[in-house]
Amino acid sequence: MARYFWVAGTDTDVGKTVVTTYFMHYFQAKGEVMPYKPVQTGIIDEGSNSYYRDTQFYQSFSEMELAKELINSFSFKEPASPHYAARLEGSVIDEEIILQHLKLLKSKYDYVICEGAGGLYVPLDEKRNYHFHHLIKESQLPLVLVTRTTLGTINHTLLSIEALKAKEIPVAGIVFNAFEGTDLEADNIATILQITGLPSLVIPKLQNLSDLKQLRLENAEEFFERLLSI
Ligand SMILES: Nc1ncnc2c1ncn2[C@@H]1O[C@H](COP(=O)(O)OP(=O)(O)OP(=O)(O)O)[C@@H](O)[C@H]1O
Ligand SMILES: C[C@H](N)[C@H](N)CCCCCC(=O)O
Ligand SMILES: [Mg+2]
Repeated sequence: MARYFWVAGTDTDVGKTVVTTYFMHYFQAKGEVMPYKPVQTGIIDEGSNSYYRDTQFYQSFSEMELAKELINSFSFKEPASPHYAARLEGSVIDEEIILQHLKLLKSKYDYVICEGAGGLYVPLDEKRNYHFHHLIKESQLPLVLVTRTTLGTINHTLLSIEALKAKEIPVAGIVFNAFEGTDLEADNIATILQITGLPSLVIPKLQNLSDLKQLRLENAEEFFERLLSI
């Protein structure tokens, strides 16, 4: 029963944090949930108040207090690939720390939702040729793939699915994010589903992100049932 899974993406900026937060909010009605961003980059420095966008976003939508030391393991100031942002700070990312932390979270929470950084091939340590997909594989958790609905998504999505299949990482479904309702986007979605046969959710482009709390997706129950059955 996969109450622990990854929210991965075809790219940076595709909506992994929005989707992670929507999932967190959905499952908080069913039990204790911990969103987990193992590696985040790009500090937002507002003088006395500096923070990281992703974990701050989780906090702002969570029905319960999320302990800072639980929702993240590595944070680097430069808004860049983790391997580079870490190097700029003379640091390295140790996947063992992440895997150990994941074990702790799984023992404490009913649901753990892990968000990737960028896309699957983002390096955590280029010297060891260690990428995010290696970490996902080692975690032995399934994933949901977040993708755009706009021009270019067919190739990006199929490439990511192909890579996941080759690495035998279970894909529970695809979340098409920020759908604006155009015919092109609708055909992109239909084409990807026709080729992959995967379950899917479609999240509309929200005028206000605060609408995320009220978001009700018609096939959400079915999608989550399948996700939890993996
Ligand atoms: N469905 C949506 N409706 C409106 N805005 C959205 C939606 N999804 C994402 N956004 C906006 O698009 C931007 C990128 O989204 P998000 O931060 O979730 O991407 P990400 O994949 O988590 O990026 P990263 O790789 O940096 O973690 C953010 O400004 C976010 O608020
Ligand atoms: C800074 C950004 N928001 C993400 N946290 C990191 C994105 C890394 C992308 C690396 C790449 O694919 O070139
Ligand atoms: Mg994010």
